[in-house]
Amino acid sequence: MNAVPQQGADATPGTRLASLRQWVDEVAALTRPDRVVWCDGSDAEAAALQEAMMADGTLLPLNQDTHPGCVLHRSSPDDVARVEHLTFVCPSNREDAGPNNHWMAPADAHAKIDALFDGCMQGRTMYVVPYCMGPIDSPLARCGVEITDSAYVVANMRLMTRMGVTALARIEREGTFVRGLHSTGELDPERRFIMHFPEELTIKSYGSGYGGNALLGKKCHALRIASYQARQEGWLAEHMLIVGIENPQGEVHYVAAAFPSACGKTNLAMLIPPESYREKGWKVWTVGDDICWMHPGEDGRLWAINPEAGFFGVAPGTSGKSNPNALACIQENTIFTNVAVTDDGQPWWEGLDKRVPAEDWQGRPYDAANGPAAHPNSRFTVSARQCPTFSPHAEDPQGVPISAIVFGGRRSTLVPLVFEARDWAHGVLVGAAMASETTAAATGAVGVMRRDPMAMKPFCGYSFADYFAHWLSFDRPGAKLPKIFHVNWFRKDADGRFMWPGFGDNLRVLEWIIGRVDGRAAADALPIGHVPSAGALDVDGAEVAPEAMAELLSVDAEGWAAEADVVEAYLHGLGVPADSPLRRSLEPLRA
Ligand SMILES: Nc1nc2c(ncn2[C@@H]2O[C@H](COP(=O)(O)OP(=O)(O)OP(=O)(O)O)[C@@H](O)[C@H]2O)c(=O)[nH]1
Ligand SMILES: O=C([O-])CC(=O)C(=O)O
Ligand SMILES: [Mn+2]
Repeated sequence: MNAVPQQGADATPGTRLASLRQWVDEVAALTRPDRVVWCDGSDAEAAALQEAMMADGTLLPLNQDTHPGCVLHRSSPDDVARVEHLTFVCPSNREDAGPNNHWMAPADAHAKIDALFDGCMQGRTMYVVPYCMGPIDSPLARCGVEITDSAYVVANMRLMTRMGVTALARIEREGTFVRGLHSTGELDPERRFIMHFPEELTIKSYGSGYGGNALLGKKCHALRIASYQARQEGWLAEHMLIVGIENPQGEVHYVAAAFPSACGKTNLAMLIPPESYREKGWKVWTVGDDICWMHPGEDGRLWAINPEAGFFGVAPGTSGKSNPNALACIQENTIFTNVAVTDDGQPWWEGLDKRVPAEDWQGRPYDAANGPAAHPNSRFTVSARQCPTFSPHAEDPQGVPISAIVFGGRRSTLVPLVFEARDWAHGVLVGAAMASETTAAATGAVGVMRRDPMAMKPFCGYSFADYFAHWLSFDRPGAKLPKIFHVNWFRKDADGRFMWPGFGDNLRVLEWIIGRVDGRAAADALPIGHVPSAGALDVDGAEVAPEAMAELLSVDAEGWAAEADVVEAYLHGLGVPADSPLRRSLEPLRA
């Protein structure tokens, strides 16, 4: 390893912060690793770790001529996605977790999971990983320390966060940090839990090596714990991409958008404008593709940072046509997880190109009878700095000002391509009423409609009723809040085909959205909100027939009245009071 290498479990002077040292000692006493390694985040450390993982088969080589620095990891076949039924949020009071979370009393939860941690690192190395979520010099950033026995997790954390000595220095300065304890355990689905203790700023995760379960800086810290902190401190931690849209006049508007897992955040964050837009001078700048922390600034606007430093993106469907930027990012220094491999050792997945892979994601000779070659939730991990459209402002300590918030989901019927909320409270309702057909990002059936408020159903660290009230509280004197919109790229025709071309063409919708922000774009006021007037959306050159376009923007009043009843019942079930502005915002749909 690096300069201060492996130390005995009984001698861990890795920090001068007593509270951190003491916690590391306690964890070591519980888990009994052979060695404790304090990660410094250096290139030398990463190289040594990678070499060790190559030697023990945790990582497999890929074609270094076509993909320099890229590696492949094959997970255990039943450890390929987040496990929401095993994920718990454990504040002292059950009501604080809300009906949207699985809850366990904190003492019971600790007892249950500590029993699994007891001695679990014998024969293993325990890595101590200090990390910072957000630009290292940003007042909006927050730090954590993940203790893990997985070198694969360390390698991923290094790409996804600011990890190592600089983060440790900030933690020592601030004295506070989120504690995350992780062990892959036996990778036994029967012995697997992801537990959150928001009041203690603590996460414990056992039995999974998969991204959202094991890279604790991501969903566990940056969403579940951070959303809880954000409510206390007056900001928002959201499952949103952040993208800068530069118009031909050179003005950049930043848009934050929440779509559920595997519903297009990475794609929108890295959008490449259609040819005609590029010629006119439109540009798109990527700030973040999954998580957004927004704080009200002194000027009343919401300022956002991307707490992550990398992308943990869905591989299938990523191609030179759908997302050339993502494809460009992942040509080098990328960790691929559960993708297939071609006969010359290149990573491959469904939707990439017409080649036929040699081996599937489990390393078996490819046979179509075994299902997709790449796992549908196979992923790439890569530093954001490799993105050709990475925004020059992505690491600004104060963040970027948000002009519009966009909600969306996979809705094959009813929901039009785009509409604008009437006001902030209505916009919060639009987010609260979000629903989507499920994807492979979580275990369970795919294609089932489920309510997923603000794409936070699996990630909100407290009760949804309190969360919506927190959102509503931003509408106060002096606030210059973004306008709120809803989009649906996934409407299908009678033959089950997507009606909207999507991907790069989504810029046409963003242009209208920004036009609304600037007071330039035309809209018709309908009970669901403001819908683009005929001709207000520029579809010149898009592959969409005029009849399809009319259908995409049509509003089925009866269908929406029925939707209003479903949403009303859903909000009631979450404990949203009958006199809440949210429930009042539903009324126009019934008129
Ligand atoms: N039809 C259609 N499919 C899209 C569009 N944008 C993305 N997709 C597909 O949706 C899937 C997931 O897209 P991503 O951008 O990776 O989703 P994500 O929201 O970043 O997912 P997470 O990382 O799980 O949070 C891929 O198969 C994409 O090809 C679109 O505009 N239209
Ligand atoms: O959390 C994960 O593992 C991947 C992800 O971005 C999501 O599912 O939204
Ligand atoms: Mn996500």
